[in-house]
Amino acid sequence: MDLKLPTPISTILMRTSLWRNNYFILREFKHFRKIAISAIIFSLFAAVFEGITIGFITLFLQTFTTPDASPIKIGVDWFDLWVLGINSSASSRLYRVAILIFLTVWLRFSFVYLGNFTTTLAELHLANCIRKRIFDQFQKLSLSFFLKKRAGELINNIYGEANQLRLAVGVASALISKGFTLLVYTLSMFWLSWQLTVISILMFVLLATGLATLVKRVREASFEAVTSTHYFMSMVMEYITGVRTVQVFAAYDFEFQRFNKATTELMRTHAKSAAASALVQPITEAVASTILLVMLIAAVAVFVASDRLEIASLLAFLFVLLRTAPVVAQINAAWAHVNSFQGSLNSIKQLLKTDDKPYLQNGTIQFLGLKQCIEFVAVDFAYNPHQLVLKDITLTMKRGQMTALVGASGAGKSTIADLLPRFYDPTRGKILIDGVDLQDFDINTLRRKIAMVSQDTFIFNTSVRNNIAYAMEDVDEAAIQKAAQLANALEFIQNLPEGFDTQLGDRGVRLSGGQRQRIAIARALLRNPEILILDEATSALDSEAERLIQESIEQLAVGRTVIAIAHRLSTIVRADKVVVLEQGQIVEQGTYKELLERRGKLWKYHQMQHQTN
Ligand SMILES: Nc1ncnc2c1ncn2[C@@H]1O[C@H](COP(=O)(O)OP(=O)(O)OP(=O)(O)O)[C@@H](O)[C@H]1O
Repeated sequence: MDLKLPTPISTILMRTSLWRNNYFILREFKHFRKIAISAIIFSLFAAVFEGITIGFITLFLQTFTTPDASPIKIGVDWFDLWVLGINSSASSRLYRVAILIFLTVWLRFSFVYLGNFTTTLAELHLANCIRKRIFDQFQKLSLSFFLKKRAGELINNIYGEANQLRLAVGVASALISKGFTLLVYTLSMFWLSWQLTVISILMFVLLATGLATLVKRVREASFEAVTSTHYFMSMVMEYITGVRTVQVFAAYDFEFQRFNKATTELMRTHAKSAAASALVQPITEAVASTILLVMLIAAVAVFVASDRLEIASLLAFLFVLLRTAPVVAQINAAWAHVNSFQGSLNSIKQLLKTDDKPYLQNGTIQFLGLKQCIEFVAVDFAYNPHQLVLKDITLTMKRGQMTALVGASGAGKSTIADLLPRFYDPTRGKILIDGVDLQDFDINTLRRKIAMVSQDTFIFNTSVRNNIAYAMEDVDEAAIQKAAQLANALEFIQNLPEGFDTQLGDRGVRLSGGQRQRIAIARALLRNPEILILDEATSALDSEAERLIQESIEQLAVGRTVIAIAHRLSTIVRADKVVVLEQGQIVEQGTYKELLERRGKLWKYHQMQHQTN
């Protein structure tokens, strides 16, 4: 725990579930400590001036009701003499106190404003810090984490729930400042009449105990609301990304029903949560008003009747009590509010937890380049426990050579390729580069030397230039153009409305499959990778596009170690080694020619493709 509190205090605090669940947020406060402290100080000042105002109001009432009594002093000579004017007439004293009330009221308002503003600033900083922490977590997590999560849920975590958390700070700060105001009120009331105060406190404690059950309901409802929000966001994300499929299947009714269910559930759970939260304040106010009435009757009956309380003090007491009731109501509402955030807080807490998530262990050896070969030694791999996708893969890929992976769909070709940039680590066995375990290399240095060209090239919402030079700094324009030219992409790029400055992706021009692949090839060429993974780079293209791609791939492959996955055997005829996979196992390996002569699996594929052609 980063927050340095004395051990006994933190031990006590850790026993309370609210602290245990939420202390992870407090760690973020160190990034904007000054703002948070200013927010608290301004709010406290606002409360102090509230107390001072009450003091002056009491003074005003006393001077007004008993003008002939000896003037009240506060004990500071210069203040009593020059500000309160104890030697002047009662009317002059009244004016002076009225001016003091006016001044303190305005000072209080100024501090309330400053307090509110700095609290909002602290809230924004907190949301910002939490978003950064979540993103940092995303960056560190292994790919397998993302494959198991729904995009909508993660987006909701980083935006919606981080925002909820932001509001939680506002509420927590309101709890602190209102708590302080309440303290000031209670002290003022004690000063005016301790007996009445004790009775009031007892009544308010009773009220708070009664509300505890309601607050529990608020917390429970918030968990339900978060689950339904996750489902809703995921559903909408899925619809938007899969809208082509929805339209082609004319699945409007089906999707509408799904959406309707999700949005109705969203409404229902949020309404349930709101119903519980919204009850807190009116109930408190109603009960507090009853308490007020009881107190009024008690005060008048017991104290005034028996002459034990001055009318001025009674009026001041009731004035304070009147102001206390809404503060108590606000504190209770804030408390319920804090509890209504518990669902979001819990969801972010779970996401930031580190002990239950897949992280890639980083090595320390800088990967400077491949010298001899990549070796798979008895590698097993499973995405899910007990279901091996790769079994006992032993394979050597020599530097500068092309190794082709062939096999039926689902045989495990892409999985083998994904193990090289360490998207996943083997379940058993080792992958060695020049005799060094892949896991001992610094992952960034390793990945910088590997490029992947696959059929689902991701195009970012930015210019063609930035797409080619993705994540690279200070890239020479001539190098980008050269890469585009070698990738056979220059011509189509120059024909785009703004050439290399044309925006691509959702906000710009949509590229054809072949064009996307050529952008991917240019991207890979610019990086000048040592190891190149080509994953079915030539699928689903017409013969002209395929020729262009094939040519650019040949350019890209020159002098590199290539791992090629292709269903079309024509693209891998020149491979130095062909590895045939079946259900996660290697069934044949050798040169294309050797394997054909052996008349085994590759020969069968070869025959099949020739028959279909
Ligand atoms: N993320 C994943 N989670 C669980 N199982 C997966 C995942 N990705 C792939 N698989 C499974 O692993 C097996 C191998 O898949 P892989 O994509 O490596 O095959 P492939 O030979 O490349 O197939 P294709 O030629 O169709 O792309 C398949 O049975 C597939 O269902």
